[in-house]
Amino acid sequence: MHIAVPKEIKNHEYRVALTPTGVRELVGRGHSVSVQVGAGEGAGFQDDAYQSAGATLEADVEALWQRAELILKVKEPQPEEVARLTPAHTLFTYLHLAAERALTEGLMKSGATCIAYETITDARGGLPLLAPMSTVAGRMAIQAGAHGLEKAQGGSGVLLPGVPGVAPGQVTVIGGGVVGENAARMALGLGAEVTILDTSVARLEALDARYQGRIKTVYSTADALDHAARTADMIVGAVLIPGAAAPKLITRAMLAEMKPGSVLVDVAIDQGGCFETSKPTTHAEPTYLVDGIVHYCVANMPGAVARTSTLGLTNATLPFVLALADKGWRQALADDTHFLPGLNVHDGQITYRAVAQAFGLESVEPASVVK
Ligand SMILES: NC(=O)C1=CN([C@@H]2O[C@H](COP(=O)(O)OP(=O)(O)OC[C@H]3O[C@@H](n4cnc5c(N)ncnc54)[C@H](O)[C@@H]3O)[C@@H](O)[C@H]2O)C=CC1
Ligand SMILES: CC(=O)C(=O)O
Ligand SMILES: [Mg+2]
Repeated sequence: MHIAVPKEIKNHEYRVALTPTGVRELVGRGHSVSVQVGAGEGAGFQDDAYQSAGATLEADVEALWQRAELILKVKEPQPEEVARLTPAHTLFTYLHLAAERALTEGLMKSGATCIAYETITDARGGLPLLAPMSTVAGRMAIQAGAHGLEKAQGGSGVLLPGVPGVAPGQVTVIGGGVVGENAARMALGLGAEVTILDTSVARLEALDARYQGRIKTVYSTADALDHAARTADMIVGAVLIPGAAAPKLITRAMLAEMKPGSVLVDVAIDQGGCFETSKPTTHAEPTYLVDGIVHYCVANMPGAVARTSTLGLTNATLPFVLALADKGWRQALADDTHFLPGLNVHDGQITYRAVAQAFGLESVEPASVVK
């Protein structure tokens, strides 16, 4: 199979979808790989390393896409990339479609087969291709939020660990999954007082056992969210209903209850965000103020630490990439019940129910497509 790896073009996105190590694995199995010139530079992988691994370097981006059967990316295709997709293409990348109607419609129109990293599952009920980047984003959320608390950023001027004689800051994390636990760990490490809200009692039990009470766990209700708004210096939004648009848990009215200069870090922004006042931002301009509350809503947080993120992401994606290349998408998905829910769009149809529901559209079962 012929595989293409374009250079990412989203704002300040430095990750790449395949490392030279991955190229070597694919080429060793008889596949051919074209890598756009400079694609790996931001993650510390130079062109000559790809060439040594057996890839062909391609400077002409249109030709790169035209020749590809399988396209490996990191972020959802940007408009100029959507325009290059045809029914001959299989696209494997993060998509987060429930947050973006125009992108969803563009992919449907393209006729391409579009498989999302973030809806692939595993036998433990996890999302193995989302988890490594959720780990990164969760760990980054606290450093981003702590910066937002500084006065120059519009923040309240609270130092999370406090100092002797001055109480630490309060961090509330809504959603105690991968992002949430990693954010909580970092906040705890900095010396903040940390509370996690989740609607899963089993998840709260696991966190309580793991952190032995050092992180407070609270069942997530409207009352608990009101309390969080009134007391927290920083709230991290880390909820997920797989594939679906995030529920809006902190409303604009609740901002008035918050301490001026408090910070909202909406990691769930890639699924539309879980705060009513969230809108996607970029690493170039990561924060904005609404009613005196600092909002950080970067939808590709791991792109800023591209070296670590690329290595973590490609460790998780490579087995699936190899299956797609060796078997073709139909057989690869048919053979693996956890890979199958990755299929989001095929031949103009949505194949992931929560995405279709987000837009009031019809979906077809992915199993019916791979038969
Ligand atoms: N902005 C960025 O750069 C990145 C964003 N993300 C996003 O972060 C979000 C979280 O991802 P993960 O932690 O991997 O998901 P996860 O599935 O591991 O955890 C989500 C948690 O939210 C909980 N939850 C669901 N509804 C809730 C509610 N109403 N109140 C409280 N908790 C609720 C679930 O029980 C679960 O424990 C996703 O939208 C993901 O795409 C992930 C990586 C990078
Ligand atoms: C998960 C995601 O969207 C990212 O890593 O950018
Ligand atoms: Mg997006």
